[in-house]
Amino acid sequence: MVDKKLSGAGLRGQSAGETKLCTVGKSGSGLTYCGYDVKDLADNATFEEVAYLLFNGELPNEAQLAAYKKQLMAQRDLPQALKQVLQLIPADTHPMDVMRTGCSFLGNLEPEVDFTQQHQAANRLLAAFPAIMCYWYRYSHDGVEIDCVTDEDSIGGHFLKLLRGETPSEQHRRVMDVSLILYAEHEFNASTFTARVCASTLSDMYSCITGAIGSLRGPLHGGANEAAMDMIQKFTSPEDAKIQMAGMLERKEKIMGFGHAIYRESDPRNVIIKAWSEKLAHEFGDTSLYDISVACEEYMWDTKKLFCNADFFHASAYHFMGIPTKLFTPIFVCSRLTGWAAHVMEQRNNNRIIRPSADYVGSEPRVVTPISQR
Ligand SMILES: CC(=O)SCCNC(=O)CCNC(=O)[C@H](O)C(C)(C)COP(=O)(O)OP(=O)(O)OC[C@H]1O[C@@H](n2cnc3c(N)ncnc32)[C@H](O)[C@@H]1OP(=O)(O)O
Ligand SMILES: O=C([O-])CC(=O)C(=O)O
Repeated sequence: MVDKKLSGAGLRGQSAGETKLCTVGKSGSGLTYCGYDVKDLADNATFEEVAYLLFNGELPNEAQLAAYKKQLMAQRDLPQALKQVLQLIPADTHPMDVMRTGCSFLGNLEPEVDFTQQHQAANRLLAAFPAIMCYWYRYSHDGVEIDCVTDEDSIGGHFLKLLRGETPSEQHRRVMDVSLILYAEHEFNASTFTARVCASTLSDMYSCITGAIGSLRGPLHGGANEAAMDMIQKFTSPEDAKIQMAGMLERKEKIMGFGHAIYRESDPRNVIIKAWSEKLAHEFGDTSLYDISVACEEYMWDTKKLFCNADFFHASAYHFMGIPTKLFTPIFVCSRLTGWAAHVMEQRNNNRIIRPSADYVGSEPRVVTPISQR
């Protein structure tokens, strides 16, 4: 068992560099991308505008946005060789592993030859990720070879149409847009830091993003939305949720979707996605999962002063839209790719290899005993 104190306690509270992209919890709770409050962006922008902002530092005007969306739509299809690889991946593979392989394999086919191609590589991944996820999912689960191109001009709508094979409602398009905005960027979180460390060695964009996917996969980070869904589905009522959570806390189990490394009072993304979850629960025609989620939120606050992070109400919101639980974290990838790539570009812009030191806590110097005498 590693002693938390000796392990440096997760580098908490230490600055590991500068960024112009994002502030997290500066006044205890807020979140801004390039100076814009996340709520302002969620209320008044689309995900493509946020992607443009993160990649270029400014929001696009109408003409720039139209050109950008057109460019992304033109890059959605997957190379045949990638489709063949996706067909070989078994149905019981975790979709995050599929995303990792898909990203890495696309990097084999269309490498970022030098850093002048960094925007091209980032936009290609942004355009292709929904198809990588849905092509594999529909092929392995339904035996269907989907067309990776749709007429949906937003990434959120495109994803829903690929997944369901039918045109999504305006409300579902908007929820996807908001969700992708909320997940887009979050300063030096674990997966973004992974991407920056990789970038600092002057590695290529695909390697940085592949590594970041691996970091996001874990249940203490992006994997929490899926883990939260698995948990709330086991609760039969708000009362049952409270009883079961008491047992989990007693057993010192982590409650997924709660707590945060930086925020101390609340996660500003929660109130936004929670409101959408409530709306979707009514549309779904059964609010029980939403009611259970609210009971969890109240219980965790009352007993532990722990609040919902971005992942908790995403679970029920995605569920009400009929999205399979296994795809929750891959959707996070489709969004956070923008933050990761923006950080890779920022790191490259003013690079020094990231190489911290460790406090040595091992044996005193000693000599090798001949093997016959050990
Ligand atoms: C998009 C995202 O990635 S958001 C994060 C998603 N992850 C999760 O939801 C997983 C559940 N949450 C957690 O594991 C943690 O809260 C993390 C990983 C997010 C943050 O970890 P830390 O920075 O170490 O948390 P923090 O220092 O605030 O923990 C304080 C105490 O609360 C406990 N705690 C924190 N979160 C939880 C939780 N979800 N359930 C139970 N106890 C918790 C910790 O175990 C710790 O107790 P201790 O002092 O007895 O060891
Ligand atoms: O910042 C973090 O540590 C985790 C998080 O909320 C995110 O990456 O969105």
